[in-house]
Amino acid sequence: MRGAHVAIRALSHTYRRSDGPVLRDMDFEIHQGEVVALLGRSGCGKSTLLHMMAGLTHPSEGEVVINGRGVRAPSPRWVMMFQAPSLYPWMTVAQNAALGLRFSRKTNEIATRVPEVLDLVDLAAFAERNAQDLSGGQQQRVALARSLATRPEMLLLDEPFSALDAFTRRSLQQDVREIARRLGLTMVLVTHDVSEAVLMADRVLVLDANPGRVAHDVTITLKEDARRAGSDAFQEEQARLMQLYTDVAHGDATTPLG
Ligand SMILES: Nc1ncnc2c1ncn2[C@@H]1O[C@H](COP(=O)(O)OP(=O)(O)OP(=O)(O)O)[C@@H](O)[C@H]1O
Repeated sequence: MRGAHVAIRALSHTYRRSDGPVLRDMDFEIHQGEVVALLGRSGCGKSTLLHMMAGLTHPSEGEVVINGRGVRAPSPRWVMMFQAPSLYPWMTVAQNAALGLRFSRKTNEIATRVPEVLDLVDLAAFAERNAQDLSGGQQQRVALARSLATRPEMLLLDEPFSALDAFTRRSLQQDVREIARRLGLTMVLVTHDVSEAVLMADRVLVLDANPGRVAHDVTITLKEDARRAGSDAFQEEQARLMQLYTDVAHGDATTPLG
């Protein structure tokens, strides 16, 4: 198992130019190999929290601890994926997938790792194509391959599927969950899509806003085949989560847990 363990300790954050705290008194853990969705309405602080896990933003109070050490800076061991795949359009798929290895000065590993990750994301046949000739979904697969090539312990996803059509989005959601599980990666996903959270996550943290706090910590107990089929169990889990999410969004949440 190579997934990261994450502990959020007494974390609060106030931006210099904001009136009050964006996040307050957050305390929770993410276990090795767990897939956790941060679900909340726009502006509740999901991206801020994710950026802190990535070491891109520092909390004004408290800390993010990964594998027992406080996070001070970005690392190839925990990588972020965004809505835009940000590829170099004139480079081939294989060259784009190799960029993370180049930046971390592991060029001697490109020849073995790039074919390995392109295979994982189902793009082996596209290795020599230019990135600009691919569809949006395929470009996100290249970005995923680039992230996986450095063998991270954790993937941090900031709504990476929201620009894709429904069919492409669904197949990427399923594939990314499967890949993360196969590799034993910890994964944290920011979303405001309840069905995405149910489909992908083992656990969903429903966030309250103003300030952002964990209002509900929900375990998704669906078996893998039920996640795929849009089964009755999936619909029930989705309805249960939607109710909690709606209550929180309308300010009817019970005592916050965070
Ligand atoms: N650099 C900044 N300076 C000041 N305020 C900021 C900054 N970045 C974000 N904010 C504010 O912090 C709050 C939380 O923003 P954040 O992007 O984390 O929310 P979010 O839940 O990810 O939203 P969305 O779903 O719309 O992406 C918002 O009110 C936003 O305006």
